[in-house]
Amino acid sequence: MAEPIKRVRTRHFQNAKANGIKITGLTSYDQLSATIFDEAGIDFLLVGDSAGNTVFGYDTTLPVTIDELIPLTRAVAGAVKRALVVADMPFGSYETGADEALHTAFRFMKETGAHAVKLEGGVRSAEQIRRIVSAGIPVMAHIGYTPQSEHGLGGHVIQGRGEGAEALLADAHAVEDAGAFAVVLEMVPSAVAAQITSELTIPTISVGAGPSTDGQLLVWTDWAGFSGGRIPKFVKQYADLRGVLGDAAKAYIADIASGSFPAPEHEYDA
Ligand SMILES: Nc1nc(=O)c2c([nH]1)NC[C@@H]1CN(c3ccc(C(=O)N[C@@H](CCC(=O)O)C(=O)O)cc3)CN21
Ligand SMILES: CC(C)C(=O)C(=O)O
Ligand SMILES: [Mg+2]
Repeated sequence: MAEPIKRVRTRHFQNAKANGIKITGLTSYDQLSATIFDEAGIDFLLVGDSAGNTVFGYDTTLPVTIDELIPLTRAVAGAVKRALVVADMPFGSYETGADEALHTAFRFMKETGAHAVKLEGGVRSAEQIRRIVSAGIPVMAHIGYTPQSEHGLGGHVIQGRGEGAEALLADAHAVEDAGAFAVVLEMVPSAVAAQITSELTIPTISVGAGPSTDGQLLVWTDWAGFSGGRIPKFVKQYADLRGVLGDAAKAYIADIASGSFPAPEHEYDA
């Protein structure tokens, strides 16, 4: 997206697609990382319910609550000057209907300063998206592999393969028709993502959906080599924060043991 934009708005997402300029996104859960990514020129920051994995140490995103995400989202929204901040609506906060979904969206908009909300599901979430959009709140949709339905989907399964492509296309059109300003495609074959991208007028954002979408998004702790354990195949690691911080901790421990920290320059005179 063009650098001179003062503050990224949903119309810039639309312009980027029209002009073939890629949209860039990362997750963020705190003000320090948000400031760094914003100053680097990232277009949007998602305060994902992936905080369940990355911040809180849960095995899945299912236990994450609105009350856990609100302070994280407030920290990110308060830190950025340019990036558009998207609040991820957690499992159990929108599925029962459009009223519940709008109520949750209001909480995020009023209590955090986020600029948009995100929720999972295509056809099944279309009424929720429509209602939130009708209240003036931009919605980022999320289809394909939807982590909040991990157990219903039977694990981390690629969506839209073979016969599944038709249902995925129906989901994509449903969220566009409902008024979403963009749609995340997670773990979808690249060719299907390319077809969806060409059929839709709203931008598509890939998380493991290949290079042909209008934008890309990754979980920042995976991307920076900060997450432990198994990293999804679709992630490219751009740094080795675990290595850097582990080495720093070992050096600190050794310096304290040897007496070389604190040194005179770290001390106060009487
Ligand atoms: N740290 C983190 N990164 C993510 O990308 C992420 C989250 N958390 N939490 C919410 C969802 C869950 N997602 C995930 C989680 C695991 C796989 C994974 O392990 N994929 C394997 C193949 C499937 C399997 O064998 O389980 C892979 O190698 O890509 C993929 C996406 C994506 N999101
Ligand atoms: C993986 C992205 C799309 C997400 O929903 C999250 O970080 O919670
Ligand atoms: Mg999420």
